[in-house]
Amino acid sequence: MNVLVVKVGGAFLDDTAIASAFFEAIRASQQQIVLVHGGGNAVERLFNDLKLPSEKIDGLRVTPKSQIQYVVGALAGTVNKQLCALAQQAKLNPVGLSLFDGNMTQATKVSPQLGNVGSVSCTDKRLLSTLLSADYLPIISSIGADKDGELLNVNADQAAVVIAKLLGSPLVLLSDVAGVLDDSKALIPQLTHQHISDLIDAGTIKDGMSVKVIAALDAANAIGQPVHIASWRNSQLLGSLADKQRAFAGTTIMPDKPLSKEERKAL
Ligand SMILES: Nc1ncnc2c1ncn2[C@@H]1O[C@H](COP(=O)(O)OP(=O)(O)O)[C@@H](O)[C@H]1O
Ligand SMILES: CC(=O)N[C@@H](CCC(=O)OP(=O)(O)O)C(=O)O
Repeated sequence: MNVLVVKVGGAFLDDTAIASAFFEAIRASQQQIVLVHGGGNAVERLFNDLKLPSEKIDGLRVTPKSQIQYVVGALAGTVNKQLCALAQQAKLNPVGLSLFDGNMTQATKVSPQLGNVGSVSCTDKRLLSTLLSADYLPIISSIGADKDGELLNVNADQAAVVIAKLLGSPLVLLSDVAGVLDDSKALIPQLTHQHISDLIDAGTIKDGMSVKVIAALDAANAIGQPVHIASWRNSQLLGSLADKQRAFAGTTIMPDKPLSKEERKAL
């Protein structure tokens, strides 16, 4: 199946005109897509309105058990349903999901310090395969569940990576920034494992971007293909969705060892 996993985050989710144009481009491209979304901005706004404190450690939001209900409401609720409504308006067939629907993934708590924050591993791809073969557009929020039935907040880049691994599909992470930037704010077109470690050690890559590049490298190694980090603001983006060469402007994260076509087919 020729499926592309696309993750959208940042201010994209606050701009319904941009999201609508994106869904129109998906329809025009006839490319099968699984969309994974974040919504950290929506969570921030809700926490502000509720006068709740908001803290991140190394790019991950501290989520006390008492606050997970608000994160779920914002991400699996408002943001997911808003995206589904815009996709439906663009005459696509959206199905709004979370990470554990159809037993797609299993989450576990990352650390007591982070509270209800999860990391996820792949379990079952049948639901996604069924939806894709019937021409539905899966739109997945980054809410997971652990084996004790607790809801967990998963970073949306990590969520997208687990979906790409599950399907063995190429992955594009779309953000507010053009890609990974160097100390002079110039775009770095390509990054290898060693280069990523050096830039994180030097503090050039940090916060949300360090979570993103580590997740992208993990996905690149698992699927044996480069992963792209690009901006949804880039005017070439919508054309790139239909481009089988995956010529996305932005930063390309290289796998340690690319897989052959045969190895990729076996995924
Ligand atoms: N070297 C870097 N290049 C680009 N962005 C970086 C870098 N280091 C840290 N960042 C920060 O990471 C942010 C992108 O990560 P994040 O906010 O998690 O994106 P998103 O919400 O789209 O997933 C940028 O807006 C920037 O503030
Ligand atoms: C654990 C953790 O940090 N979860 C993220 C989930 C949303 C997200 O990742 O949204 P963006 O992709 O828009 O940044 C959060 O609460 O912000």
